[in-house]
Amino acid sequence: MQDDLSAIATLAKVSKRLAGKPVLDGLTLKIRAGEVTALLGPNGAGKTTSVGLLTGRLQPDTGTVRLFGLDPTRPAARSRMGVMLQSAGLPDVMTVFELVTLQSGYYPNPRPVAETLAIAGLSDLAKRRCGALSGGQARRVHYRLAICGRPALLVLDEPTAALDRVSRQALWATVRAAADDGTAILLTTHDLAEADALADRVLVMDRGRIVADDSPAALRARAGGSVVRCRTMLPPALLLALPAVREAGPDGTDQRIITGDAVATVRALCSADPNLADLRIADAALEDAIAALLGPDRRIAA
Ligand SMILES: Nc1ncnc2c1ncn2[C@@H]1O[C@H](COP(=O)(O)OP(=O)(O)OP(=O)(O)O)[C@@H](O)[C@H]1O
Repeated sequence: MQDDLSAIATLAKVSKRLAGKPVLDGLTLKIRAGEVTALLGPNGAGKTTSVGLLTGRLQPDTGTVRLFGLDPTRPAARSRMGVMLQSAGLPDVMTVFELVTLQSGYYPNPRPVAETLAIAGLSDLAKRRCGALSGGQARRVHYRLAICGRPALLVLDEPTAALDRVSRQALWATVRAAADDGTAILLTTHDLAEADALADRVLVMDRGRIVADDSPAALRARAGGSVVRCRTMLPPALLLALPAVREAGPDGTDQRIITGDAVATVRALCSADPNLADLRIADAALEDAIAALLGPDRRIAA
C-alpha cells in the first residue's frame, strides 16, 4: 500500500494507561513524508502522550509504535528526528551559536551551523547568551535546534506559542518549505488558525482516540456552510430545531449555530426570538468544524 511506503512513524492499536487511568484507547495513526500532520484535541485528549510514544519517551501497554520502521528508542531512529517541545529550557550561559553547534554535533549529517541560524533569520542572535533571549527568541532557537540535524521527521509541539505575528508567519513558511522538501511534520497546536494554515492533514483526538482524519478543507466542508453567532434567550434544543441547523451551543455569552443554509436559519431565528441581538454570520472555519465534531463541552482552547 502506498500509504505504508510513505509512513515515517506509526502507532498501531496503541493503548496506554497513566496512573491507572486509560489515556490512549486503541489509537492508530500514521505520519507520512512530505505532509504537515496537525494533531488537535481538547486538553487531556492524549496528544502529548501520543507524541511521547512516537519519540520513545513512553512505552505502549499494548499495540505497536514504529519510527522509520524501528522501535523509537533505537538511536538509528531517533537521529532522524528533530523535536521542539513546549517546555524545554535552554542553558543560560551558552550563546545561541555554541548551543546550535553542540546540538548539531549529535547528528550524523547536520546542516552547517551558519545555515541553520540563517533559516528564517536568527543570525543576528548568534552571539547572544541564551539567558538573555526573550520568550519568542527562545522559541525560535528551539526550532533551529530541532532542524539542525536535517531531520526526516520534525515534531513541533505548540511551535508558535509566544511568537509575534511576523515571527509566526516566518516560522510557518519554513515549516511549509520543509514539508515541500519531503520532511514529515507532526504539529500539535491549540491554534486552529495555525492548523488550518499549515496542515495537509488534521487528526482530531478526543479521549484517547482519533475522531477525524482529513484535510482542513474537507473538515470545513463537513461542518456545513456558515456559522451564525448571536445573543438569544432561545434554549439550544430550540436552536437545533431551526431549519438547516447542524450544531448549536454556547460560545461565551453568545450562541454559535452551524448551519447549511444561513438565510433559512436566520429568518426562523428572527421570528422565534424578537429580542435577538448581535447577529453575525461568517463562513464556517476549522474551529467551527471541530466544535461541531466534538460537541459544545469539548472545546479546543487556544
Ligand atoms: N504522567 C502522568 N501521570 C498521570 N496521568 C497523566 C500523566 N500524563 C498525562 N496524564 C493524563 O493523561 C491524559 C492525557 O494527557 P495528555 O498530556 O496526553 O493530553 P493532551 O492532549 O496533550 O492535553 P493538553 O492539550 O492539555 O496538553 C490527561 O487526562 C492527563 O491528566
